[in-house]
Amino acid sequence: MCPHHNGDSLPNDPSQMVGIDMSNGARTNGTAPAAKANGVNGHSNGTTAAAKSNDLQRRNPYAPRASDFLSNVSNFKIIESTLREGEQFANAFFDTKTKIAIAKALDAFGVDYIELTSPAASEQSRKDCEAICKLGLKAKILTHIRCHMDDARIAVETGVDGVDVVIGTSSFLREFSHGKDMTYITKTAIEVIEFVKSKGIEVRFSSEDSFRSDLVDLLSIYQTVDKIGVNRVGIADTVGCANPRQVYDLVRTLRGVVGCDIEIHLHNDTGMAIANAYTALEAGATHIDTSVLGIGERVGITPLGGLIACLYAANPEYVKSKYNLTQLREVENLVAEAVEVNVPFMNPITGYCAFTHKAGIHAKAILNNPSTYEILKPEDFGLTRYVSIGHRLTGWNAVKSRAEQLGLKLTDEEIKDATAKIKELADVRTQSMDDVDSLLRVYHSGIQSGELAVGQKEALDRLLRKHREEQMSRDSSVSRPASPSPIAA
Ligand SMILES: CC(=O)SCCNC(=O)CCNC(=O)[C@H](O)C(C)(C)COP(=O)(O)OP(=O)(O)OC[C@H]1O[C@@H](n2cnc3c(N)ncnc32)[C@H](O)[C@@H]1OP(=O)(O)O
Ligand SMILES: O=C(O)CCC(=O)C(=O)O
Ligand SMILES: [Zn+2]
Repeated sequence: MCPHHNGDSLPNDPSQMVGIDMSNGARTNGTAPAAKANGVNGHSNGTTAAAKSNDLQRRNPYAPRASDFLSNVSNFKIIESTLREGEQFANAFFDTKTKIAIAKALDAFGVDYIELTSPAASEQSRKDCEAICKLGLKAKILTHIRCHMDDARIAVETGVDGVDVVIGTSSFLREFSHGKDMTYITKTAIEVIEFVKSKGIEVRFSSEDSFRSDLVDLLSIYQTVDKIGVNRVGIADTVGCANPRQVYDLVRTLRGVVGCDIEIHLHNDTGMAIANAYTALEAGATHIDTSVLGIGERVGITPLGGLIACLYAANPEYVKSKYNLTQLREVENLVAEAVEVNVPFMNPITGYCAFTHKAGIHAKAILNNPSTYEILKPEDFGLTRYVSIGHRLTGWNAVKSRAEQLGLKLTDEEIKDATAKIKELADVRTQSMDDVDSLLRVYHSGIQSGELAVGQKEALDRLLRKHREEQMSRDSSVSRPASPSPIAA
């Protein structure tokens, strides 16, 4: 079973996943010399940042370069919006206790900011906002409001460290949402920003639906709010229509127009949210909005775990020292449970079998050096690597590794012979770990006793049949109590 699967309600039966847990007994003697020279798994240790960067460049010519002077991939902040955008997910209902548990888990993970639902939304939302502000978390607490003085007056009284102000600037939203023109928007934005600033707390101004807004309108309002001292401006891909090149162009252009920080909020309607977030950082964005598992309106926004995976793949140092990576699974499970969904099977890092390797070609290379087919090191996330072997795609190298774990000495020729039998059986149905182990044990004792030699298919079938019969008679002779024994209270 994958150690990092999430709950019993998985669509596939994880017990079918025959695996070698490589956390103990993994083969080390076959490690390729090149990998050894660069540290286990190809990750160097004790080297300088420059050497690490050179090493990355050598391994991947497309790795980020120090010469990307605009890039903030190594220096960014996460604005975690599970408790704001995430509450807009169709399934979400967070009571106070759950909000506090999520806020604490996000803080333990190490996010820089936690964004909360507008206190204008409801009386309970306001109270919860106040309660989370009083927790004394390391993360800064933000709340998210409309560009309106009524909302701003309520927000500044909650004890938040900052207020995120938003208003739609696209013609769609100007016409069909709030009905205000750019002159009105600019005037109100100035009023709200100055008011929030006067309270001594951070303020951010964001244009909703930025990618469908007029560029001149956008740049001129961002420039205006920058001049009056807003802490950050925000770009929002509210409908998830942007692609990485468009994100790069807009962020880079904005970087040349404002001096303040730049935040970006990216919806995932076309599956671009992680790529767009990474590109935004490359173009000079300083803050990225995320939510746990990406939950939010419709299909949500940039997922926290996916963003971490993407940055780790660029360079593990971008996230390892800053975030408590081993907490990711816990926070994801907490949120998944709160909104009654499973962690998706293809979720980066924590997805069911994210670190399980199956095909024989992969298994061999992984056993020699995990970096061959893994860009993320499971142990950095408190997870375990598995090699699955009880199936028709297996290979003798993986089977040999399992035999070694079981302490069974077999020659390569014998291992290949046993592998052929596993494949034959797996052509009928996937073999469990117990099935594979039994076969290897029967094969080994047959060789030891002289009852079996390589290629003696019939002898092997006979030994396996005998083993099964013995097992069945053992099982049926186990006496079971007629009724369960009472348990002492
Ligand atoms: C893209 C995003 O996700 S933005 C964040 C979305 N978050 C939320 O909506 C928070 C939860 N929302 C709520 O609880 C409610 O919608 C409230 C309390 C904010 C407002 O509720 P209501 O007053 O009943 O208005 P309703 O929700 O029907 O319509 C929104 C109102 O805000 C106005 N509005 C919409 N966006 C903005 C904005 N960014 N800035 C200022 N006003 C806005 C609309 O014109 C409309 O005003 P109207 O009452 O004059 O028609
Ligand atoms: O405040 C923002 O920047 C984003 C608001 C939002 O959720 C969106 O536009 O999708
Ligand atoms: Zn959003």
